[in-house]
Amino acid sequence: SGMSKEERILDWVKQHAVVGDPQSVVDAMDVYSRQKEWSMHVGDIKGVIVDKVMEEVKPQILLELGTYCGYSAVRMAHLLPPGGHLFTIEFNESFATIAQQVIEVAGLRDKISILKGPSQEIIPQLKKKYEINSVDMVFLDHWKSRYLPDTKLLEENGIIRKGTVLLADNVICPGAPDFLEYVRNSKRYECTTYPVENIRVNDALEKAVFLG
Ligand SMILES: Nc1ncnc2c1ncn2CCOCCNC(=O)c1cc(-c2ccc(F)cc2)cc(O)c1O
Ligand SMILES: [Mg+2]
Repeated sequence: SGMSKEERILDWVKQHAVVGDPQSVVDAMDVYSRQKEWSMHVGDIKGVIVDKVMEEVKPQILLELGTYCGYSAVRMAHLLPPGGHLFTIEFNESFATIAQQVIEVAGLRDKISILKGPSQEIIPQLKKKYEINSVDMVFLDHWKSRYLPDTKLLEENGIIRKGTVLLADNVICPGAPDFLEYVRNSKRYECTTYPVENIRVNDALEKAVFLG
């Protein structure tokens, strides 16, 4: 038994972040990952690229696939324009419970909705059950083998529209080769790669703008 890594992360956030201050939550999680236990959140180096895309797109409706402990949800929701909302899909119940509490510490409960379940089940429900017409941006950060099938689901269900920006983490490590091949060779996407060389691993984020 004993605490899970994710519970230790939440405990650290409660002890080191300032309630209602999203940046202090992001900083606390980055410090924990660097100094105590590495964790698979997008982190501070790749996070700067996420921030840049958020500033460019200024999404009103943002969909995230893969919440984990809520690091990227807090980081992005903090940058949403007024009235903006983030829907984040998380398959793993214990991760979702941790993330909800991290989001509470950040004071962002009104800007973020965690949708619990597998993305392949939730995506087809987004229009009817969650009254989402279309989304302005999607951050893909869940199982890498789900990036391509879920992108196709988003297309087929009309969740993405002309100009919607897909931003995918980990396209090099752990890698999403089939997704990369699809968006880069499809005439329906305009792609940009953001490589990140840092101490631990080389990785990249891929931005794919849907052309409709
Ligand atoms: N169908 C679904 N619907 C919703 N939620 C879902 C879902 N399926 C899963 N989930 C839960 C989320 O799964 C976590 C996915 N993320 C990763 O696996 C990940 C791994 C590494 C990593 C690991 C080890 C290394 F050595 C080097 C890098 C780095 C990252 O940046 C990552 O993002
Ligand atoms: Mg990731």
